[in-house]
Amino acid sequence: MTKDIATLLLALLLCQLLLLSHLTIVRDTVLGRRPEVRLLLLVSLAMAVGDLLLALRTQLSGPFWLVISNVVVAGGVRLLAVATRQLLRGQGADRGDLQSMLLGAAVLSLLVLLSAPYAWIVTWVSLWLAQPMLCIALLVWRQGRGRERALSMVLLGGLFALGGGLGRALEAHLGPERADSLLQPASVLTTWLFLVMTFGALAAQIGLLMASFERTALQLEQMATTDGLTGCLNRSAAHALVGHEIERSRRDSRPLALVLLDLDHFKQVNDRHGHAAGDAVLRGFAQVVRSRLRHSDIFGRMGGEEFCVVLPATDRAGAHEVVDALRHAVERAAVAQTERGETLRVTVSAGTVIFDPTVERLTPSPDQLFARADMLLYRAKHAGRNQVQTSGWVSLNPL
Ligand SMILES: Nc1nc2c(ncn2[C@@H]2O[C@H](COP(=O)(O)OP(=O)(O)OP(=O)(O)O)[C@@H](O)[C@H]2O)c(=O)[nH]1
Repeated sequence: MTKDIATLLLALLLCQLLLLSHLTIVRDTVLGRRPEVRLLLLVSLAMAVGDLLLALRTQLSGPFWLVISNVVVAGGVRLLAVATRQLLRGQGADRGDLQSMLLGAAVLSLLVLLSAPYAWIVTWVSLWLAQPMLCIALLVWRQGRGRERALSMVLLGGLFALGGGLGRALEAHLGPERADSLLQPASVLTTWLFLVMTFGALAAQIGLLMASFERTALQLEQMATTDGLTGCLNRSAAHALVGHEIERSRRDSRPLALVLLDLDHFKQVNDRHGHAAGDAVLRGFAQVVRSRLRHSDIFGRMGGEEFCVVLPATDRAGAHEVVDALRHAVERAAVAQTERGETLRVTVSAGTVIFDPTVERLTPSPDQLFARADMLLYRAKHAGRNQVQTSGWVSLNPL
């Protein structure tokens, strides 16, 4: 390998330009509008300009360009740390970032003005660049575990860049040869350290972009399957899962209960206390139900004040017991409060249909099972509300 940092800088510049064009193209998409992705666009821009200035060091020589090129690169690296913090903590740039930039630039300018040895300048710049990388690695290590998988690339890139930076700082003093310009490194080791540092930072940039992409995809998936008001599954997601559960129940020969829950006289809540109070009641009701379900149960909002619950591996007696306990819990709970401090209570009616593949040879479709549960719910309403009607799906007599 030749000691050619200019070629490395050119390769790095091309990578940054590619990343920059990608980030510019996606600027107006859901991904591009995320704050950390907007910051990443600035990171790429700063890195590309910085790399260009460093690569042109023979043309743009002199103390001014030395300071400017390093300040621009340091700004890019600092913004990368801010973007990481934005993704993991939702916090943007703060006073500490500005202070660190000003201090770094001031010390560098002083070293250049005092014509300090080149090794001192390299040491200072390397430490200045390594510090945000340490912040990135610590942040991802502490707060990124169990979150987006691409964060491991940010951690790895951050550690490489940190190692490269510290290595350069040490090598500038302890290395056998002395260099006096970035473009004419003293040894192959210098080139390697520079490569590890710069491409580590690039890997962290790409990792952060991928992590934002993962987060966006997850949020879109959640929005597509979740009811915004109550946090339950929405109608189509619940319907699809009922289909899966019927199939699983048939395959495993285990019973399955589908429950339709409908709040009683909910219109009166809206009429007396207003729509906002009605919304609060729906949220409170959903919380009461959710707190009493198992992790494997399915809870969805079918629309308005009607909800569904799927209890896998639950027979008729078990389902009736669970649903009646739910009904009782709702009856007892203060599900919401009005702005005037009045406590709101509601009751709920339920229709529970059981599909037991060991006794019923016909496997229902989700629509058939929902229709039966609806029939039972109607019976519960008709019989006076605040009660549960339970039946097997084939054995159910038509009204
Ligand atoms: N606040 C609020 N109200 C809603 C929402 N969706 C539907 N509703 C209201 O829920 C009420 C449902 O009324 P009905 O279908 O007559 O049912 P009910 O009053 O509960 O009567 P029964 O079911 O027969 O006991 C209507 O007033 C709808 O406007 C919502 O998201 N928020």
